[in-house]
Amino acid sequence: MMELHGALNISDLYPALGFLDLQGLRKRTAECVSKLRELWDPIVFRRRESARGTSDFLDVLLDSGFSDKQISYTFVELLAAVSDTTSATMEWAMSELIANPKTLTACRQELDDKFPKGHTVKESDLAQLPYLRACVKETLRLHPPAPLLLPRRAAKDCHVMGYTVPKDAQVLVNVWAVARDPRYWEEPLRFKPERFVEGGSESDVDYKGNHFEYLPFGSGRRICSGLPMAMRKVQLAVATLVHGFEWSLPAGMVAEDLDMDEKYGVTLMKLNPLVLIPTPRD
Ligand code: HEM
Repeated sequence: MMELHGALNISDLYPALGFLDLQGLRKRTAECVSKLRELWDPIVFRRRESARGTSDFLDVLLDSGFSDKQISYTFVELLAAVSDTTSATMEWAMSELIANPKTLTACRQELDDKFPKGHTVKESDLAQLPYLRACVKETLRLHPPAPLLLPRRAAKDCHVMGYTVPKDAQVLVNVWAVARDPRYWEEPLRFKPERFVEGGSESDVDYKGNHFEYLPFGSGRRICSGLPMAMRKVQLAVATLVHGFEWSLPAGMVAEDLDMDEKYGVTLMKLNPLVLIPTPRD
């Protein structure tokens, strides 16, 4: 479904042809959505029928009066928003750590200094891991999973930096390019988590939409509503992978062979998936 969302769509260039669905994108997306709905519609239906206390997100939606259809489409949205963004960030983070062995060592050292081997890293441990958090931040700078955010539409004619943006024009914000702009970043193409730790050149820059040179989650009213959960999930996963395992590349490969090529699409995925061999550390 994400590939269909990101496909080059002729109707974006010639909106008048949109109703023809020339590439069959709308039809194929509808097929994906109906397959997804087959998965969770019965669960929603059963939950509505059963007695329940408010305990999870579905209960909250049901108790708040949402219809089955509204709930189902909310889940489609959420699945699209959650899955590729978080998995792409984890894959890019591990790729950067493997490509930068000294950074991986420093990240692991921080974990080893705080926790014994065999310790299962918990969410509450993350506060003690500033370097690991900086590694995830730096990953999101170089590889923002939504490089053009979500499209905006100009509500009225406006003038920005000498350009006229006509009313109703679709506007894309290239946060990928901004986060690599040498006017705002020292050594912009280097994976350098140190920039984000205390005393680093960009230690005061955060991802909450206030620093326009760094907007991996967007900004303003439509900023990613899953931001706190996304950061916790990704940090926890990377911490667990780094603390629990030694990682090696498949036979014959060295860190320098690892490519950082990107694949065109709505989510910024690696062109060639990362393949690593884990060895448990204890
Ligand atoms: C590293 C992981 C993630 C990244 C980088 C990310 C990034 C983004 C970005 C850039 C947007 C568009 C914001 C804009 O255009 O200003 C967005 C929207 C959204 N995200 Fe995330 N996201 C991530 C994970 C998640 C998760 C885990 C959830 C849900 C739990 C989520 C839920 C949403 C929703 C619902 C929207 C639409 C918000 C709206 O239009 O009002 N995201 N996300």
